[in-house]
Amino acid sequence: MNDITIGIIGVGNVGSTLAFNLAISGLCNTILLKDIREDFTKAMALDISQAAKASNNNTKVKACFSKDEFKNCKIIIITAGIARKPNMSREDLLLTNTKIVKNIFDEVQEQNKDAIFIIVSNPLDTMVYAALEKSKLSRNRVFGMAGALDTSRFKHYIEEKLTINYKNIDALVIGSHSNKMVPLINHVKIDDKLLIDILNKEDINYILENTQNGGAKIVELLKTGSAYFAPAHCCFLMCKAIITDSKDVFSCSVKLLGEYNYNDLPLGVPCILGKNGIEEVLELELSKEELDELKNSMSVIENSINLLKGVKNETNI
Ligand SMILES: NC(=O)c1ccc[n+]([C@@H]2O[C@H](COP(=O)([O-])OP(=O)(O)OC[C@H]3O[C@@H](n4cnc5c(N)ncnc54)[C@H](O)[C@@H]3O)[C@@H](O)[C@H]2O)c1
Ligand SMILES: O=C(O)C[C@H](O)C(=O)O
Repeated sequence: MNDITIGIIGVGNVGSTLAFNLAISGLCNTILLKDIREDFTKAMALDISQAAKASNNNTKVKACFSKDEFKNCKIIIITAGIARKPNMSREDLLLTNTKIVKNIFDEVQEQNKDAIFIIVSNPLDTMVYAALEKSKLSRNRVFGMAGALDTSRFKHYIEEKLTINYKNIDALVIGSHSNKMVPLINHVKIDDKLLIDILNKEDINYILENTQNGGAKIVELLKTGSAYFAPAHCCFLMCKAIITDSKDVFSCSVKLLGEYNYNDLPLGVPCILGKNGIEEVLELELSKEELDELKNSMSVIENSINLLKGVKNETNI
């Protein structure tokens, strides 16, 4: 097993499910858990550690409550903060989660000088912006998980409408992690066939609407919080790509530096993940219509960042 430590901050639904995924995979030998709920976190550490032991896996899971314990992580996943409930938008979490995410960097950055940070807390793209601003780290080491999840939902709703036998769905969602995300419908391939040549307009609209509202649908049904199995598994797959230096492509929220004609703003776009975190940001060839959709999607992030800047001037968040 690799001598690798992964840290998870926020051991709620997503964080604990991610820890479980990691512990039973044997991908790393230590998992450090950090949360403000001490007994709960200790319970998670014991339970998940014992799950690893059930399959004779040596992964150690530790609950950490001091700066000195939470150290030397290769990857830190931040899932701390509040989750939305029915009739809330992700933007409603902005101020509370910005404070939490920024404070976390004060608490852990010094003891984790080489860590790659994967942000999960919502509103995702703005939390990536806040984390980059606070940490001053380069974009390859601070980025967000959302596009991988949105893509998995896109594939789920595509599959619902397929009546043919197939081996592979090739699909991607880019843009902001909001109901204005951009599922690249015209690029979707079912094996070697274009999806738009297989389905009718009504089915295509069903897929797009349900993908864009995939998170809200689960929030409405759950009533107590938001989705966590698919989000946690997507985080696990991104950690795996980094640890194994796989160079696999994931849609990640990353600060753009000229790509897609944006500068210094985060947006969900395809990225190659490897041992250095984001190894490369990929530029897709998009139609004028798709670029317009991307602009509309980016407007959600711009509005959110502007709101944050306004509040920052007043309150120093
Ligand atoms: N990016 C995505 O695709 C995606 C997917 C799912 C959830 N999320 C977001 O992830 C976040 C977590 O979701 P969840 O379902 O796990 O919520 P949750 O309420 O189950 O867990 C959040 C945890 O954060 C902890 N926490 C709060 N403040 C903290 C602090 N200062 N330091 C450490 N821990 C702290 C809480 O005690 C709690 O255990 C939410 O903001 C949610 O919206 C994002
Ligand atoms: O929908 C949410 O609030 C959580 C997450 O962003 C999701 O898409 O599941």
